[in-house]
Amino acid sequence: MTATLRDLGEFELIRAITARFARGRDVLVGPGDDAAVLAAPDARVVVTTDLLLEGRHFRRDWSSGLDVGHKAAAQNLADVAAMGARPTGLFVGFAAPGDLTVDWALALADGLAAECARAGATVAGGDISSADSIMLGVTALGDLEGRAPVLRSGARPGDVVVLAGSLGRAEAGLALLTAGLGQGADAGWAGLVTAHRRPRPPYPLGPALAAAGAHAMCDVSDGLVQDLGHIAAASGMRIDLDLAGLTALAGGAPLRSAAAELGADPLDWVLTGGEDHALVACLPPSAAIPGGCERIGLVLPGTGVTLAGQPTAGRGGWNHFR
Ligand SMILES: Nc1ncnc2c1ncn2[C@@H]1O[C@H](COP(=O)(O)OP(=O)(O)OP(=O)(O)O)[C@@H](O)[C@H]1O
Ligand SMILES: Cc1ncc(C[n+]2csc(CCOP(=O)(O)O)c2C)c(N)n1
Ligand SMILES: [Mg+2]
Ligand SMILES: [Mg+2]
Ligand SMILES: [Mg+2]
Repeated sequence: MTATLRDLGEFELIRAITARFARGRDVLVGPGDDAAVLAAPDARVVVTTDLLLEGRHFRRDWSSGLDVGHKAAAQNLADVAAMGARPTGLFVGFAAPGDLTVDWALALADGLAAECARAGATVAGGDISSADSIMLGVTALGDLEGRAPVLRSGARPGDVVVLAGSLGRAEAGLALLTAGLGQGADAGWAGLVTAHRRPRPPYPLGPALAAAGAHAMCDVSDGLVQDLGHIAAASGMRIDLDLAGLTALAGGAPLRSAAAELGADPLDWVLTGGEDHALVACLPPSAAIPGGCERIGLVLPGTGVTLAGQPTAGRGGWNHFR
């Protein structure tokens, strides 16, 4: 076959790769969700893994070792929370060039430790190698504490889509850095740059949304429309986003002024920006919406993600090969 990864795209590649793996008898939830659930010993443990690469996910001239540690932990701990689990432990594979300063490597460890502490977890192991650029492979575990895992496939018609955490801010910060306007930015824009460097997922709201009866949930790593598209596809549903609510999210002063400066649309950042690691969940209409969450849409029969009933085609999200 002469097709390339770019031809296939990230998500078709995942589908093709995982189709080759047998579903082990101990695997209750396998590839396809934010984290896996294994039956042994007691179906309480969720496991997830993500890579963080220099040049692809962060740049050393834009982020400190401390920032990268926070981000590497947050990216994984958010997937644990998105299953409705409480994060417990992190395992960190770390490869770096030999001329990296010890200070940078130890700041990275401090960032990992600090972000784990935010989530109530710790680093429990890892591995080290050398490489031409910095690479992190982080695995996180979590405890479902007796709750059922909240999958991407459980959304039902009439469910209310709720958001916990921020959207579009990390993307705006990245755009500011890319335009050379990120370093030494004033208070509002500095917050956006910090969102790119150190996303702050609302970890406790993962278990809270599970306890509230969430039918489906994921974190937003690649963009709201794309990630809700995974829930819509896995559930066989359509998700309709509320234009007024999302426009209000895009209307915050820092997002608006950064977008005006860069000639960007802040609503685009909210709909397609990745890496804030907010949680989005589909709750039955009778459920009490936990504090800190806001309603942003509705689950309906059909397919795909719409905005006020209109198609979102063209508003994609991050895809590693596109
Ligand atoms: N190389 C792979 N082998 C096996 N399973 C994979 C592979 N890559 C991804 N998966 C699985 O595919 C599913 C989707 O992965 P994806 O990385 O898109 O989700 P995510 O980690 O929630 O998002 P992100 O990586 O953008 O933060 C997960 O269940 C993951 O375990
Ligand atoms: C230097 C630099 N350039 C671009 C980006 C943007 N970016 C990279 S990966 C990703 C999606 C989530 O990754 P994954 O799917 O691997 O979890 C996004 C939005 C960045 N963070 N740093
Ligand atoms: Mg995820
Ligand atoms: Mg992943
Ligand atoms: Mg991704």
